[in-house]
Amino acid sequence: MSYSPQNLLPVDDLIAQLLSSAELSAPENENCPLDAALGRVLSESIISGMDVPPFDNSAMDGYALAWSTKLQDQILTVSHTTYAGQASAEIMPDSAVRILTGASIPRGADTVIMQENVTHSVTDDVVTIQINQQPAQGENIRRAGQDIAKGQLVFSVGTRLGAAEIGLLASLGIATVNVYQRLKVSVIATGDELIEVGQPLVEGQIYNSNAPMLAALLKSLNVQLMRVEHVPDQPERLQEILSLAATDSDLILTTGGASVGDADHLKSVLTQIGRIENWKIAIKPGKPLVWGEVNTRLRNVPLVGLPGNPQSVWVTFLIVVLPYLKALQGQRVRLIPQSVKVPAGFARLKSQGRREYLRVRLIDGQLIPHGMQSSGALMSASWADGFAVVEVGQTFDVGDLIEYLPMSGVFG
Ligand SMILES: Nc1nc2c(c(=O)[nH]1)N[C@H]1C(S)=C(S)[C@@H](COP(=O)(O)OP(=O)(O)OC[C@H]3O[C@@H](n4cnc5c(N)ncnc54)[C@H](O)[C@@H]3O)O[C@H]1N2
Ligand code: MOO
Repeated sequence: MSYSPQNLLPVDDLIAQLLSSAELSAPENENCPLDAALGRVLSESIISGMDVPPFDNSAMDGYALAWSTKLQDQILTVSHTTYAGQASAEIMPDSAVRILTGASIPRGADTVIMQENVTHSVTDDVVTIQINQQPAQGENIRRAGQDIAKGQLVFSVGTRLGAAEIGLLASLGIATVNVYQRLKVSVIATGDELIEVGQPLVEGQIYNSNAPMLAALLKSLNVQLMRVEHVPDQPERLQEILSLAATDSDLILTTGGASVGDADHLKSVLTQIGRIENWKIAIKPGKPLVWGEVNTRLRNVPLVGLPGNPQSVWVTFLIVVLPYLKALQGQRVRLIPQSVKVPAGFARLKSQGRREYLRVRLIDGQLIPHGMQSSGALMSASWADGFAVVEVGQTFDVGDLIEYLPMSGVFG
């Protein structure tokens, strides 16, 4: 285990430890109808039982014909029309078949010429076309299996189902899939100063924004929220709610009370009813990030204690908790988002001892940071389109390439 300055655990080490601990947990399976499968994680691999498309078909509205080298200027009789949804007929010698997009290619035809490239005439009820342009053999035909071939591995175990995956499963005719059961998560916000929305504030109080934000993040991940609660800074109350949460949750997230203040009780409570794995991470914002577990007679339930500052919650959830949570849900692919190098629109001349996740926007090819980067200020979370990741000890000037983590990749 490597430690950065001030004995802080590097972010990547923490994520690696969390991911390997998640590998030990085995979520249960269930069968799920396709229309309820969005956001779920496959517990089976999907091997295609058919070709997609299932038959050769036309990519254009036009005419199907048997290709030859000298089609230009030829006149062909149009024998009949084949529509999408119909079985294919056979093509007659020296003739063409009127064909619509998606219709099955007639037997004997190997090319579709689009209707814009022919001159169409009708004389005495006989339809003919004159070919204005020599087609390439095979053009405008979508081959059976060109998207998915029968027997192909389409998705491996641990794939999260987004809209594209649902579409692909539907194109295979799959009505139900085996997925992992939804992860049960409890969210506990701590702090005497917290008031729930809708209530009046008195001096010294603030609204509890962390819990609704975490609940929203978790809902977007298809998690089963067991409770979203707020407890005052009283160790007995914290102990009570954590012990209760451990009876029915697969993961407990807390916010606040993670640091070293007199009212920060999370660590002392955890040492009594569970254990602490680590709580000093080289991440800015979010240094006092507690990873531990709550033990009951029957089970040990992992807990991640996020710092109280709302921006620290945003960053630590997205960077640390999200890959871990996805892994606990059974996801095995694309857990860590990819960053790209982009020119900085600002300078960092003094290095620091924690990896920093600045909230930035990519504007005219340069990364511009939000003007308020305090861990207590949340506006930059909504404003930013990504993070600039500044490594421990890194300095740079305007125009230097630095790491950019687009928000789309983080949520991906
Ligand atoms: N002497 C030291 N003080 C602090 C250190 C340190 O190393 N030594 N670390 C600082 C850092 S960095 C952070 S981050 C904070 C985190 O502390 P806690 O996790 O104990 O968080 P709290 O003190 O409970 O709250 C911090 C801040 O956030 C507000 N808050 C809390 N919960 C919510 C909520 N649900 N919704 C909105 N806002 C919330 C709270 O009122 C505080 O302003 O510690 C530093 N101190
Ligand atoms: O690490 Mo804390 O989140 O900067 O204020």
